[in-house]
Amino acid sequence: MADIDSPFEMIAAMAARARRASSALAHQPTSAKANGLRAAAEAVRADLAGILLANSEDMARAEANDLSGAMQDRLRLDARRVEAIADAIKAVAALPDPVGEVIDTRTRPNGLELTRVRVPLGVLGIIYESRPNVTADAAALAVMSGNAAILRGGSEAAHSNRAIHAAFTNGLTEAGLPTDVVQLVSTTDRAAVGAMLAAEGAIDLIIPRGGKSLVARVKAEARVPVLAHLDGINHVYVDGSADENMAGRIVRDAKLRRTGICGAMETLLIDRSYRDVAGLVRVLSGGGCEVRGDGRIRTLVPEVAAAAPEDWDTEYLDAIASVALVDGLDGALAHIGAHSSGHTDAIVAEDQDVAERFLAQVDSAIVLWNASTQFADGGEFGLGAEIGIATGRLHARGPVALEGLTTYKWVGRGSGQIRG
Ligand SMILES: NC(=O)C1=CN([C@@H]2O[C@H](COP(=O)(O)OP(=O)(O)OC[C@H]3O[C@@H](n4cnc5c(N)ncnc54)[C@H](OP(=O)(O)O)[C@@H]3O)[C@@H](O)[C@H]2O)C=CC1
Ligand SMILES: N[C@@H](CCC(=O)OP(=O)(O)O)C(=O)O
Repeated sequence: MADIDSPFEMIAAMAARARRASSALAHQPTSAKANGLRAAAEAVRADLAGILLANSEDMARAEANDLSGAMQDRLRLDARRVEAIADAIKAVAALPDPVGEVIDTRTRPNGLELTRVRVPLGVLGIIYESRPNVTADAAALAVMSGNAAILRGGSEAAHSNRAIHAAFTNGLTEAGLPTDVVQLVSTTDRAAVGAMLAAEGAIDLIIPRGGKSLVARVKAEARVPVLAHLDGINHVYVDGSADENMAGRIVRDAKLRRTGICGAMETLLIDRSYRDVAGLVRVLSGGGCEVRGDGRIRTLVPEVAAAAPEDWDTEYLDAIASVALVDGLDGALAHIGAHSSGHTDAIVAEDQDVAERFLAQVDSAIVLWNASTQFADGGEFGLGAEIGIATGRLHARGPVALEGLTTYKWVGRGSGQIRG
């Protein structure tokens, strides 16, 4: 057991091992990384019984602690889910290797040849929720993109994560890859998260996946660059020009397909010129969703409960939605500008000019026209996998997979040129 009185020393030691492993991994050919991942997938599959036993310990504690149904569902493993974890690792092994890809090339008038080449970021620190499959997904994406990863999963999943991590690294070792490319923080003490955020120079990039409490800590303490994968306060704006049938289907799916994921709609904005405001609101309430509306909505749909000011900034992750009536696109843009978390926002409209203005002016990682916010997913975008949905503005936005875990360097090939 690591010394939890010295989280800074623990993280520093892990980061030093990760640095050595990342240097070794950066030079591995694609085939070696893919073989390592295939071996890791087999090792996960072979340790089904051990992983399920570990998960049952987490589930017993989750039940005793009265964890919500949605949280328990994210935590729970069964044979089918473990199989899916192994398949996902294999799928990453089959993705094109981004490392070494030439993304720009130019020859200067003096003959100097310059290329821009993708390289791994180095050492990643990934902090994520209590979903055991993320341990394998994040590990696989890190390895295939040539990075080392320090994983800090949610405390409710500690046993499951340990079992998955052990199997994964056994597979890597069998395939001759350095085990330290994927390390798991062994303590659930949140001080280790603080130490990761402070590990300037030792960790190259922190990827936090989580909600409000994690957001606040990252904002206050991060000294390492951050690729934030944070909460989704996502909006659907239904314009007056929207097709009613399409609006109903999209709103229902965006809120109710899976209420607990970060891509779920939390706020519905309806144009005051939309023909059937009450009908659209009742698509939600009729589907079992609690609706909280502003004063204007409540005038048109009296059975709706009153929204409090904090509702507009709340990620319910549940069958609850806030609904406001807005004055056209400008009203929607103003509301989204004030309350969106920059994850995913969508418009339903037949008017192309309105839609294009929405797509251009809403500054979120994913903006969608006539499609559900629940498409916010690397698999759905054809990326094969995802670390999550990046909600910041820099480096990578939206679903992040292999390419988002790389940076580039300029490589110059000369023949004795001097600048003079
Ligand atoms: N954008 C994206 O890709 C994704 C976003 N999310 C978001 O995650 C949230 C749901 O997950 P939830 O389980 O609530 O996540 P939490 O934010 O509660 O936890 C996520 C991770 O952060 C840690 N953490 C949380 N607060 C602190 C703190 N103050 N100090 C140190 N560590 C902390 C947790 O550790 P501990 O176990 O100790 O609580 C856990 O490892 C939603 O907001 C959802 O939108 C989820 C998945 C993907
Ligand atoms: N992007 C993924 C979900 C990611 C996500 O939200 O994770 P979680 O909050 O742990 O359920 C999907 O659409 O299935």
